Amino acid sequence: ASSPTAPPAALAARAATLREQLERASHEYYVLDRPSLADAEYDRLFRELQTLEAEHPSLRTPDSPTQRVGAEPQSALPKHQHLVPMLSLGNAFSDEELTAWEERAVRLAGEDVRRAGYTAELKIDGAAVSLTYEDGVLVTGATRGNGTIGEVVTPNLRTIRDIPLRLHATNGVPAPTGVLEIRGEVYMPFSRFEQMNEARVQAGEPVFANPRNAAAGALRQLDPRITASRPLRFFGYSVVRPAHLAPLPFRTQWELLETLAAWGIPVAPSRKRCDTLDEVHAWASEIERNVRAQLDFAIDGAVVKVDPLRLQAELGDVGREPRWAVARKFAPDIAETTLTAIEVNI
Ligand SMILES: NC(=O)c1cc2c(=O)c3cc(F)ccc3oc2nc1N
Repeated sequence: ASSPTAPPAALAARAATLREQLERASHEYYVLDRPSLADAEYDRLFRELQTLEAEHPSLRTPDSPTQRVGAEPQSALPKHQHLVPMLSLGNAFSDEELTAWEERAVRLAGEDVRRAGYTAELKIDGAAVSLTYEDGVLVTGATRGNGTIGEVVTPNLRTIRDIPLRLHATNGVPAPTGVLEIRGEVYMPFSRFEQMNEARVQAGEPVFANPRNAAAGALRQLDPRITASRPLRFFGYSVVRPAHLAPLPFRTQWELLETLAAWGIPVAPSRKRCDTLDEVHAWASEIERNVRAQLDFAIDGAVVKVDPLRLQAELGDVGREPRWAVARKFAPDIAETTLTAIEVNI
C-alpha cells in the first residue's frame, strides 16, 4: 500500500506528462521558433502543474518548468570549481595568422590535422557559462570567472528559456547519463538590447554600453527575478566530462554540436564543416561581409577548431589557451564603437 503522503500514481503520472508537454512547448516556442501550443493552453497546463505541485510537494521536481523563476535573492554568489578549466582562445587577426596556427598544429600532431579538417563557428560576443547536468538534469550553472573558479548563478540561468532543465533523447540520440558540463555563451539579442536600453532611459536608469555587458550584468544579479526580466538567450558550443566516465557519443566537434542540438541545446547558426583552411578563410570572409550584419546578436569573429576530439586531446593546451582552437577576430562592430564614442562624449 502506498504511504499516506505519497501522491496517487495517477497524479505522479499526470505531473510527469505535464512537465513533458510544457518543456516540449517551451522548446518549440523559444528554440525552434515554431510553437504548436497556444499560449492560453500553455498557461492552463502550467497552472494545472503548479496546483498539483502545491497539493503534493513531492511532485515538485528540479526539472519542472514551474521551478525556473523563484529562488530568493542570495547575499553573495557562491564559488564553483569547473570540472575542467575554461580556457581562453588565442586570437588570429588575419588569414596569415590563421595559417600560422594551422602550421603549428600540423608540426605538433602531423598531417592528420589537415586531413581531418575543421569545424568553423560564429564567435558569440556574450558571457561564457558552464552548465553541469547530472543524468540529464541541470544541477549547477556558473560563470566562467577566472577559468578555474566561477560564480554559481544557477537560479539566474534557470530563468533562460533556451537552457533546458532536462536534456532530451531525440533523433536516435540517447539522453546523457552521469555528470557532464556544457559550455556556451549567454547573450542578449540586439533587438531586445535596444528595447531594454530605451526603457532604462525612460526610467532614468543608466544604459548598458553593449549587449555583452548587459548579459554579463544580468547573469550576476543576486535576485533571479531581475535576471528573468532581462531578455537573455544561450548557445552551447562544447561538452566536457571527468576523464574516468564513459566517453561521450561523438568523436568530432561537428558531431558534438549535432548532439547538443539533439539534446535540446540551441546551437548557433551559420556553422560550417570545412575540409581545408582555404574553405575556412572563404567562410569567415563571407560571414564578416554578409552574414554578420543580418544577425540579431553580436559576434566578434569566428572560432576555428580541429575537428577530431582525439586530435584536440593530442594538441592539448599551452598556458591558458587550447592549441586545437583559435579565434579568427573580425574588425570591431561599428555600432559598438559608435555607442562607446557617444558614451565618452557624455
Ligand atoms: N564565444 C563563442 O561563441 C565560443 C567560445 C569558445 C571558447 O571560448 C573556447 C575556449 C576554449 F578553451 C576551447 C574552445 C572554445 O570554443 C568556443 N567556441 C565558441 N563558439
